[in-house]
Amino acid sequence: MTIRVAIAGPRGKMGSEAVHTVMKNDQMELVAVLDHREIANSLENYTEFPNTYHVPVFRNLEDLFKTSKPDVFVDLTAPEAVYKHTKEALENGVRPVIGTTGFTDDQLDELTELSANLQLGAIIAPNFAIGAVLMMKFSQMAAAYLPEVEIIEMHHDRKLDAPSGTAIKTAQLIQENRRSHKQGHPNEEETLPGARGADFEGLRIHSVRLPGLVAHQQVLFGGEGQLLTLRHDSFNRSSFMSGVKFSIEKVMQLDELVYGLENIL
Ligand SMILES: NC(=O)C1=CN([C@@H]2O[C@H](COP(=O)(O)OP(=O)(O)OC[C@H]3O[C@@H](n4cnc5c(N)ncnc54)[C@H](OP(=O)(O)O)[C@@H]3O)[C@@H](O)[C@H]2O)C=CC1
Ligand SMILES: O=C(O)C1=N[C@H](C(=O)O)C[C@H](O)C1
Repeated sequence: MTIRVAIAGPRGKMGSEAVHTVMKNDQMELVAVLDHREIANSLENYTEFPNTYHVPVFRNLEDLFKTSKPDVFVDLTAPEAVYKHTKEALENGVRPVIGTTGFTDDQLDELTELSANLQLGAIIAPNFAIGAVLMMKFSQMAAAYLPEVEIIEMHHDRKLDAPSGTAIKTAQLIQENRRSHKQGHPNEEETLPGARGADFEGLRIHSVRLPGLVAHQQVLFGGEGQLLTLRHDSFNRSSFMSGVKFSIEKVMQLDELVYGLENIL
């Protein structure tokens, strides 16, 4: 069976890779894209996609769903848009595969409930790279033995959300094996606000934003006379594409929302 796929954010760094990934796949058909700017009515007229086939471009998601009838909706846009897009996809009977980060806990809870009520599969993956998923799982394991942890995530300077979705998911997984407690000296003081990073149940998350970076994370576990460092680097966006392909296939078999690829790999 061919999976009919729609992609939101086709001009973006991730969206453009995803367009090529779907177009190259014999088991998938790119039936539409969503853009919020008026560029062209067909993807083949975008400068990013010369010599491709006709794919209609929509600026309204309801119209896209009604006209193109995709099975799966892939979102690679921006934190401010993604919750509404995901909800609309589910309400229109289309299975979301979401790479965009920046959901609040309440939004995740609401979408999980909606997906369960509709018995319609959905995947929200803070990171599609298998190496990053392994780093998160290994961090969860290590936290049972080394509960003093800090996360340093490093990204390109065009990133809108901080901390990254991956850092938040890593902290959530670590918390399944770590008692909440304040780390560092009990009397420590920040002489410059923010010096100790974001506080997640006493675990600190530091966000670095610099040109030249893509997506990198270190998880540091301190122990008596020792330090364990788990590190993952994405050097380009193709590192995420096998996870995108896997998710598009997998979501067709799901009847609930899955948050994080570690639950289905
Ligand atoms: N899960 C994962 O493995 C990964 C997730 N990401 C996440 O994916 C998202 C996109 O990242 P990236 O590709 O680097 O970002 P880019 O800024 O390169 O791309 C985002 C694209 O979405 C477009 N866009 C913004 N808002 C809308 C909207 N409402 N409707 C349609 N299109 C819209 C933007 O257009 P314009 O620029 O004209 O505003 C842009 O073309 C981010 O949230 C990022 O964190 C990134 C890498 C891996
Ligand atoms: O914005 C990015 O680039 C990335 N976003 C995701 C995140 O917030 O974790 C995944 C990856 O780190 C790249």
